[in-house]
Amino acid sequence: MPDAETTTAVSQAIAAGYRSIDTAAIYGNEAGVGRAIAASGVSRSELFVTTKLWNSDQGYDSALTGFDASLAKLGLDSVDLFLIHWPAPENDRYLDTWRALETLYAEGRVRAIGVSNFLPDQLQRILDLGGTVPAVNQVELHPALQQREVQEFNAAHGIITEAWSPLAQGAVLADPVIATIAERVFRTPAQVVLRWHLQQSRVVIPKSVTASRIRENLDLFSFELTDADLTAIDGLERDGRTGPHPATFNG
Ligand SMILES: NC(=O)C1=CN([C@@H]2O[C@H](COP(=O)(O)OP(=O)(O)OC[C@H]3O[C@@H](n4cnc5c(N)ncnc54)[C@H](OP(=O)(O)O)[C@@H]3O)[C@@H](O)[C@H]2O)C=CC1
Ligand SMILES: O=C(O)C(=O)[C@@H](O)[C@H](O)C(=O)CO
Repeated sequence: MPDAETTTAVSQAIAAGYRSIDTAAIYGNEAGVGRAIAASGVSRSELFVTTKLWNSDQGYDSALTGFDASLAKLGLDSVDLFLIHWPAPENDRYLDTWRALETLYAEGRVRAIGVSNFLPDQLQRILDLGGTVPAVNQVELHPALQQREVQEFNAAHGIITEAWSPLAQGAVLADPVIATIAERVFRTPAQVVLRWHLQQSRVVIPKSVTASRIRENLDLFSFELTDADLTAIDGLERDGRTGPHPATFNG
């Protein structure tokens, strides 16, 4: 989402009742998020702001510098969740980077630290450091790519699974299985997919710049899917990755 568009969309989202905002240094829109927060009139303590460290800033010292730059753009003095955006295995700097995030956590400049796009073996290397367990692993996850092995590993270690592209960028919304459930429960396909995530205990971060969709994507708490609905959507797995693969993406 471009910076200029971000201020409007985040302002609409906060007004609609959203309290969680996901951004990243690489998106170039932290300043737009900051402007929306400053203008919102909502107290900072009610908001949950996540940002992410880009791959080129990995390493102990550069992660600390990257964090300072993000904070300055956001106009905040702390964030609620700070993530390593990708493992970037070729650079192999995520263990030093994790130590920097632990420093920020110890200093109280971040309320929680986590990772994004980490595979189980990459996460295991962080766990083997014996320090802070990542609070969150944010990964691509939607009906066409369910990442069951990653979800199981996260759960086994008390790590929350957060789904990026939770709607597969819209690609799953015309699926007949989802459309049929949506018709039956009098909701939209996007609401059905988001509800599927929530009923399976995942955090979701749907993106929209469209005011009506921003509201729609939050209106998830007055209906429920049945176990049969959840199973039917589970059946849509087709290894349908849309983004890069964490084993090979180095940014
Ligand atoms: N950690 C990581 O590596 C990554 C993290 N992310 C994070 O995840 C967020 C969401 O992922 P994203 O890739 O944007 O994908 P989403 O699955 O959230 O899909 C966004 C797309 O779906 C459309 N859309 C949203 N709501 C609806 C609706 N109710 N009905 C129909 N269409 C809808 C949007 O259109 P429109 O905006 O025009 O309304 C947009 O085209 C990002 O904003 C980012 O914060 C994303 C990619 C990678
Ligand atoms: O959108 C994200 O969060 C991503 O990680 C990537 O799509 C990222 O923006 C990118 O690959 C830029 O080169």
